[in-house]
Amino acid sequence: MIKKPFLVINPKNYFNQKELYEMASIADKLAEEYNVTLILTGPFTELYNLKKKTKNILIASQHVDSVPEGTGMGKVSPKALKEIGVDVIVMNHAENRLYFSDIIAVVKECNDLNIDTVVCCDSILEAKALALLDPTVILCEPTELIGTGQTSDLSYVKETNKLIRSISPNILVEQAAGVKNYEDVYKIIKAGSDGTGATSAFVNAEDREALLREMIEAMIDAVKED
Ligand SMILES: O=C[C@H](O)COP(=O)(O)O
Repeated sequence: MIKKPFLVINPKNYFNQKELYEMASIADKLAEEYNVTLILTGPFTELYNLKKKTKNILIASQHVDSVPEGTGMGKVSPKALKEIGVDVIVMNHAENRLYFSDIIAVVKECNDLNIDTVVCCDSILEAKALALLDPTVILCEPTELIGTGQTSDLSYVKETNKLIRSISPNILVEQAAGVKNYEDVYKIIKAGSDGTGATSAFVNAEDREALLREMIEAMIDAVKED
């Protein structure tokens, strides 16, 4: 179960298998050391083994399909992910969008299966619509900022946090895109967000463990000072 504050390490397909397992082992060690919620996303092919090789982090699928029982050649259902022990399902990322009708079906199925969901959104209007579905987390991530090293304005962060909570106070709000260091994580959590995460920063880091430590410490400091 996702507890706030949380940090998502989202390597997409940038890591090879060796790098992914090295990252998993670093995250597993630091989650225990700092007693924080770390979520590592992985491609479908690695999720089973990531679950087997870690014990202190949450393992998330980077996508899921809406699959009517039994059909759906080549697709991957929430039920299949639940069966292999996946903790969290991320969906509707800017690089792998779902139809809104599929998001409705999948979030409901995940809620019934008791599996956490992170649903990505690109706009204030989309955040509003998604909040009605009661996912575990809404990830506010303006598409044009992904991979730029530039984060959302704090006004956008605060507005989306407030809007989502006004519709459903139990939804956790993650803010990401362009997050790269201590300062970015600190200001996002300090602005009242429940979590954040990054891709490019981890892909490009010379020392991934040092970067993860820095981000965890920022998250802890931001919460501590509240
Ligand atoms: O969810 C992760 C993102 O798409 C963020 O990407 P980025 O950290 O490279 O901007």
